[in-house]
Amino acid sequence: MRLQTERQTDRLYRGTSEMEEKGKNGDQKEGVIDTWKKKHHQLWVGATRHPLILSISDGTIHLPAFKRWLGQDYIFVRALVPFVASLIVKAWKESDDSSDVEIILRGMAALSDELEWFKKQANKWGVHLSEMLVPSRPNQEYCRFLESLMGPEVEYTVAVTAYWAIEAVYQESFALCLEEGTRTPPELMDTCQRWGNEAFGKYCSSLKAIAERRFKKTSDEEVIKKAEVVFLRVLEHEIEFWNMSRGDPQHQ
Ligand SMILES: Cc1ncc(CN)c(N)n1
Repeated sequence: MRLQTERQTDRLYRGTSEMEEKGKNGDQKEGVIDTWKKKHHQLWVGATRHPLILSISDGTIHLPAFKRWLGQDYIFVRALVPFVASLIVKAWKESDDSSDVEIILRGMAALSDELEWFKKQANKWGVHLSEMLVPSRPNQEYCRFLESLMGPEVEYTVAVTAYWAIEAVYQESFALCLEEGTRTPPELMDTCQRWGNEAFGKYCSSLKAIAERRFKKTSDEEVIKKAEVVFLRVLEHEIEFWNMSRGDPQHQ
């Protein structure tokens, strides 16, 4: 059963071999993004090794925290859809490589599947995803931030960096829970597999490669600076989101 879930999720993100080849560039020599990850190491680790994720990986996660995360993340993923749609428009208008639209479109298709997955999980865990579910303050702020990136004044390079960061934080976080020697509860393996799987890792690499290609091409240093700020904002929002899921009272 688990194997089947893995294959289904893998298939969603798998592109053509040409796309994956391009994605590899995101992993090879150190680029701008790797420099940022080192420069802002503490924030990066804060977002990708958050206590909530560590509690999944060591099996001490509290069920209410998981359920809170599940309901709130459903709201967030719904808000991610129009952001990715706006990114497709930017790619179509501004990109120098026509395969960008297809790569981002695959992410969009996966979000559709993700929303269905959330509904099934909510059913399984007794979480109500009705209109009554109120977005927490950190979630509202994160969604507002996404909205601020949708306008035509935000450059494609900046917006694609944000998209990469949003997906990469989840990929690195949940991949940790799948590592050998972790004590991830079996009933949460499906969740960890959803974002921690290798195909999603490759997908994140192809987004990273797009961003790196854009950094190389731009002659406008301001755009790279703006992309770095957006990268940092994503990490801060992700940390706040995990804090809120954990139930920290000051983050509700
Ligand atoms: C908060 C958050 N960040 C990222 C993802 C990955 N799509 C997500 N589902 N939720």
